[in-house]
Amino acid sequence: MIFLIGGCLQPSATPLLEGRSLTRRFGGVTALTDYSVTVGPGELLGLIGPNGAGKTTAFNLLTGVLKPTDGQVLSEGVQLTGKKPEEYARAGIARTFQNIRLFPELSVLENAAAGCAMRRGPGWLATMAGLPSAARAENDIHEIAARQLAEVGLADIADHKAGSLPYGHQRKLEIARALATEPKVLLLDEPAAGMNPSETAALVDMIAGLHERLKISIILVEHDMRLVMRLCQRIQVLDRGKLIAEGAPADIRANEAVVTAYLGTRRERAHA
Ligand SMILES: Nc1ncnc2c1ncn2[C@@H]1O[C@H](COP(=O)(O)OP(=O)(O)OP(=O)(O)O)[C@@H](O)[C@H]1O
Repeated sequence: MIFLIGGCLQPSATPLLEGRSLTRRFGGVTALTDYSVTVGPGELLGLIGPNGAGKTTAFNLLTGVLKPTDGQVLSEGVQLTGKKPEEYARAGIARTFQNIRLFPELSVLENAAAGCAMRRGPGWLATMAGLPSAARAENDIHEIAARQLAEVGLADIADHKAGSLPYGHQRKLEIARALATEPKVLLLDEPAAGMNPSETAALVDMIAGLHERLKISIILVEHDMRLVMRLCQRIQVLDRGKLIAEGAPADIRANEAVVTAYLGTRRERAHA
């Protein structure tokens, strides 16, 4: 396999994140069937599909929020299957959620710092309780959190309450909190949901900038097709829990199975 780094083709490397033949059932519903994915260094991968296609389930499996019924998740060849989300975070896998999950009463900085604490783990938090190194450790956390707030353009409002922020800023704060875990792979679940066109355009620039500056790998679930086509080098398409296509944006646009999946959904909606 070949990975794209900074526009150049690089020889194969162990994937930073790999899902192998992932299947997840909920009672009688199979949300995802035999789904595989690899993400290499510096890749920006899009994951698209009609409503209910299994995208969020795939993210939940790849970040340890859900355990697979079958299949495996690995990071740089190391098994993560069955481990807790904190252990995925410590392995360098971070995510945002479709529904914003901030601490509304805490400040913007404290919310970002919470991401950093998650990566470093409970043992590290315990050392903060009274040991001489505690103040230095807390400074470290705040420094990392402040850096990530600057990355997403929220540095000026670090002391504001998260719950008081406009919606678009809350979405950016979610990204800053995920970045504060210092991830190798960042999974963004519908980051543009609920944004107006100008907020979405700014978000595209922000994600492209982060990807360029931080050199992290990103997997992006998004309904806004223009956003996905603009940002991603490779796109996977799910339909009814199955991977139906994978390739460059131009190939995906021309793919008959993809067109049918989306048209089918529209027709179903029209007749509903
Ligand atoms: N906890 C659950 N219990 C039962 N069924 C579930 C559960 N989570 C997901 N499903 C079902 O699995 C299928 C895939 O859902 P999923 O949320 O992964 O799709 P999606 O592609 O993210 O959809 P959307 O674009 O609408 O967010 C759907 O049929 C959904 O109803």
